[in-house]
Amino acid sequence: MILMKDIIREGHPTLRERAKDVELPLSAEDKKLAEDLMEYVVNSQNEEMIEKYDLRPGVGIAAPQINVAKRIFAIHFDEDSGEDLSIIAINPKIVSHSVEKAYLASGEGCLSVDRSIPGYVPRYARITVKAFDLEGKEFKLRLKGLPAIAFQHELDHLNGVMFFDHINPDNPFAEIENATPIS
Ligand SMILES: O=CN(O)C[C@@H](CC1CCCC1)C(=O)N1NCCC[C@H]1C(=O)Nc1ccccn1
Ligand code: NI
Repeated sequence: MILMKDIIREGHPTLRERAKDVELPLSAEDKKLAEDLMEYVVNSQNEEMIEKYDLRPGVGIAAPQINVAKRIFAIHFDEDSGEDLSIIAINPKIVSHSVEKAYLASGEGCLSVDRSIPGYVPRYARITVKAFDLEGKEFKLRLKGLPAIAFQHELDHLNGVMFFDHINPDNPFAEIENATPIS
């Protein structure tokens, strides 16, 4: 299972690389990697597992965060979170997006960033995405709200982008044009 010691931190070069497309059909190794990523996210939302293994909670994690530069990530929202998304995304793409933007009112954090970086992170409010699942089947989704924010945060990791790259350096809390806050 993935533990905090396996998660690379800010400054590690892999976080700034462009991750490589994954060959389909998935090799057994890549299938295990994808499942391990999902397992981490689910474990990190379970009180006993957090206590037992000292996990930092996450709603998503991308392969580059465990030093594997492959285009795979997992996102999982617990059913009682009020959000409806639990996916393993392989070779994910945003195929279209709204003009409108959105941002988390509380700003963003990252399992690979051991410090708090305040500021609004502008993202697309609504996105149409496509990716392949564990069986190599292509799926398409329309996302908005926190699921859309999470998908963009994880996709950024596959492109060597960190959330704070999007924060306005002059005024981190400057009003973002045509954007709505998500609390
Ligand atoms: O690449 C993946 N990561 O770095 C894990 C991140 C991914 C999220 C950051 C913003 C959107 C996706 C993550 O989940 N976190 N970041 C660090 C600590 C807390 C946790 C978090 O934001 N949790 C959360 C947020 C809103 C509602 C409920 N829970
Ligand atoms: Ni992150």
